[in-house]
This record gives sequence, C-alpha cells and structure tokens, in this order.
Amino acid sequence: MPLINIIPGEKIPVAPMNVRLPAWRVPGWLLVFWWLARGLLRLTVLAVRYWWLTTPTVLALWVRAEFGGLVLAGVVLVVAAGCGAWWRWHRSSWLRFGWYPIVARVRMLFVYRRRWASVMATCGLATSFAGDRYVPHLLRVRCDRFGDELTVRMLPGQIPDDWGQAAERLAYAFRLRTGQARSAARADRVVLRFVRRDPLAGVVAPLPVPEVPALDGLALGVDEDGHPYRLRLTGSHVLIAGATGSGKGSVLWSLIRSLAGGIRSGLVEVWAFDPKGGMELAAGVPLFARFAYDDPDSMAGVLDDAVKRMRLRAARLRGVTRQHVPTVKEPLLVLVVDELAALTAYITDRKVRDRIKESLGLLLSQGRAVGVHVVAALQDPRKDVLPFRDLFPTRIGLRLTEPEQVDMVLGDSARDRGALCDRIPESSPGVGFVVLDGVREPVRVRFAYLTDDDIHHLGHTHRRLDTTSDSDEQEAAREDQH
Ligand SMILES: Nc1ncnc2c1ncn2[C@@H]1O[C@H](COP(=O)(O)OP(=O)(O)OP(=O)(O)O)[C@@H](O)[C@H]1O
Repeated sequence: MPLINIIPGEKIPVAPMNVRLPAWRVPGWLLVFWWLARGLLRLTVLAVRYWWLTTPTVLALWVRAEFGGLVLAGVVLVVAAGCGAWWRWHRSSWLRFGWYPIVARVRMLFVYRRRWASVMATCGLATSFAGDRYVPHLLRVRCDRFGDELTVRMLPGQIPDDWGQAAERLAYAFRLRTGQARSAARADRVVLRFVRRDPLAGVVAPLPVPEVPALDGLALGVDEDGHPYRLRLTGSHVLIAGATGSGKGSVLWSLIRSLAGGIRSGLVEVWAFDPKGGMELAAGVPLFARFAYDDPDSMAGVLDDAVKRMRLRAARLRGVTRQHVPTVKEPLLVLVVDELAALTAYITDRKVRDRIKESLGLLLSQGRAVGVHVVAALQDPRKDVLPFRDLFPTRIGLRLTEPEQVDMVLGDSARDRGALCDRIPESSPGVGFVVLDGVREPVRVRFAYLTDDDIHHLGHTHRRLDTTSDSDEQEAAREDQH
C-alpha cells in the first residue's frame, strides 16, 4: 500500500445530495445498425438531390444488366444523336433547356458546392454563433454562354453590399476573374455573377442610324447579354470619365451617331466643344451647328448663347408643358464637351473660367426639361469638376487608373456595387460601367467604335441639311442680344 496518494486536479466539494445515474450499455450490433440506417438515409437524400446524375446511372446499369452492353451503347448513341439533332434544329432552345442546365448542375456540384464552406470562411462571409458555425446557403446556379449566376441565401446581418465587396475575392476563389453582386427579388437573397468569358471582348461595329433618334433609348453599344445598350437622353445629362485611351471618343461618337438622323432632319442640334484644339471632334464638323475649339473666350461665348436659348425656351414653355418636345423650329440642343476639366479647371484666366462655370451650372441645373442636354467627357476626375458631378443623372465610367476615382466619378459606393472601372484592362477600350440616378446596379457596356472613316462618312451622309436658315430660336436669341 502506497504511503502517500497524489491526486492531480481540484477537489470536488461534497454536495448535500448525491445522485447516481444508471449506466446504459448499448450493444455493439445496435450501434452498427444505427450507423447503417443513418448512412442509408443520407445516401437516399443525396440520390434524390442529385437525381439528374443518379437516374441516368441507374437506368444505364439496368439496361446493361437486362439487355447487355451493346444495347446500352445503342441507347447512348440514340440519346447523343437526339441532342445533336436538337442542337442543329434549334440551337438557342437546346442551349437554354438542354446544355446550360447540365453545365449549371455540374458546376454547382464540382466547382461551387465542393469549395463552398471553405471559400465562405476565407472570404469572411461565414460566421460563428454560440459555438456553432454558420455558412450562407447556395440555392441555385444558372449558367449561360459567358458566366455563372449564383443565388445565395444570406446570413442574418448581411446585405448585398457585403457580397459586393467580397465579389471579386469570391470570383478568384472559384478560379474566375470578375464577380459582381446584386440584390435579388427576395430580401434574404443575393445574386452573384461570375464571368467565365468576357462577353464584351470583341469590338462593336457602329450601329445602324435610325431616321428619327429614339431619345428615350439611344443605341450606343452592347451590354453583357449581347443586347443593344440603350441610353435615355430625355431629361438627362451624361458624364463620361476615363483615363487617356479608355475610349471616351467612342462614347461621344456613338452618341452623336445615334442622333445623326435627327441632325439631318433638323430635330437635333449638336454644339461641340473641343478644348484640346479640335483633335477629337473636328472630323464631324458637318454635323455640328456650332463648333468651338480655339480660345476659352469664344467657348465661353458659345456657352453664353446656349444659356440664352435655354432661358428663352424656358420662358416660352413655362405653364405650357413640363417637358420640351423637339421640333425643327425648336430642336433638341446637345452640347458635347470633349474635356470638361479643360473648361472648368485648366483655364488660367479666372474671369473666363468663372463665366464658363456659371453657364455650365445653369445649363446643367435648368436645361433638362427644356431640351438642352450636356454630354461631357472627363479625363481627370479632380475636385474642381466634382461640384458638377451630381448634376449629371447619367454617369459613365470607362477605364480609370485608381479605385478611388470610381466613387469620385460615379457616386458613393459605385465600386462596391460592381463598377470596377480600375480593373478594366487597357486592351478593352470602350468598355465601361453606366450608372443611372436612382438605379442601384451599374451596367457594364461596350460602346461601338467608329473609325475616322466612319466619322467622315457619317459627316457626309448626315450633315445638317439647311445650314443657312437658322431656327426661330436662334433669330430670337440674336434679337434678344441686340
Ligand atoms: N469602343 C472601342 N472599341 C474598340 N477600340 C476602341 C474603342 N474606343 C477606342 N478604341 C481604341 O482605343 C484608342 C483610344 O481611344 P480614344 O482616343 O477614343 O480614347 P480617349 O479616352 O478619347 O483618349 P484621350 O483622352 O487620349 O483622347 C483608339 O485609337 C482605338 O484604337
């Protein structure tokens, strides 16, 4: 018998009442039976969930067992021929109802489900509560030619912006490059879009010129679904920002082209300002009613004229209508400015600069309802131009050099909502994000590209027909001056 007993640990105080629990002895066969039953249930659930995989497998095994391998090969051939015939006969329905649903299921299983929990944890979208881990639930995957769309049930406390911030990280985690998040119809869900192949990789040829410009939807390029992208000019001004070589010219020219039918018929007047010496816009001179490019003073004068016309028109329309409808006598006036900062920031003469700023402010704040619109390109989104930003209901961000510039130009949180202008590669000029006032999600677009020849040709075919007789308004403005 030992002399001293050393017992590690703390002494358990003696309780006033001691209860002895009965010890259950579970027999081994019951445990095995329990495990087997549980495993079987899980297998059944999996077999039902992945019916699209298990049903053909079971059928194939049954055909082989009943009729032999040759019959099975024949059945496979018939099914393959049926799919081939469907593809040839009606490709779009085959892709929509046959091919992409299969691709979506395979990708859901082998790409997304396989890594879901770990990716959620590493991207900071999983959480733990009271010792348990919670992961957002992947509900559905849809595939199309260019990407995958995932519908996810968020965890309580998450909002679509959280997913927007993580979207790019998620895309890379699933071995893709671009990701965007947008809100879904139901408040507890978010839709993620990952791009597998850039639908906007190819150059977009100039779009057809309509006889009468559709001011509610000018076709300027294509969106990610391959549909023509239509921009509403009625009631709006357009700001286009992009680094040098990002394709600002292609947006301006696509817009002028979409208006060309109206320019020829006299429904639209374009006044062009090219403060960088006329390099960008000079090729389209026959299309413009006014073209100012040389000294700041003359540009300020043309802007003053625009303000005068706007005021006369406003006085005439006051109490008659709330939205101007363009006519040949009173055409839509579109002021196209190639470099806004050159008008508002770089001019050294302070008086002229202030005059220009004042006119621009008036045109931007009062022009929309009376059919006077400003379309301005901007290379350098600096503070000097910022006061004007909010007066542009339509903002287009092409490639920008720094992430901070995105929100500076497009508005707060635009980058979190998916406008990754700083990630647009230099090899994709003309690609940009369109942000509209009151619309949450930016739209990614590639604008049509007009070569110099296209512009010359446009100037030739759609030049202003009657350049000698001025509109009634011009005459009135002149009388007003005298
Ligand atoms: N929509 C487009 N599609 C394809 N290529 C384009 C497109 N837009 C522009 N490019 C190409 O990119 C080049 C630069 O375009 P552009 O001069 O319009 O850019 P920018 O933003 O106006 O530059 P800068 O500020 O220097 O004038 C063009 O010469 C053309 O080759």
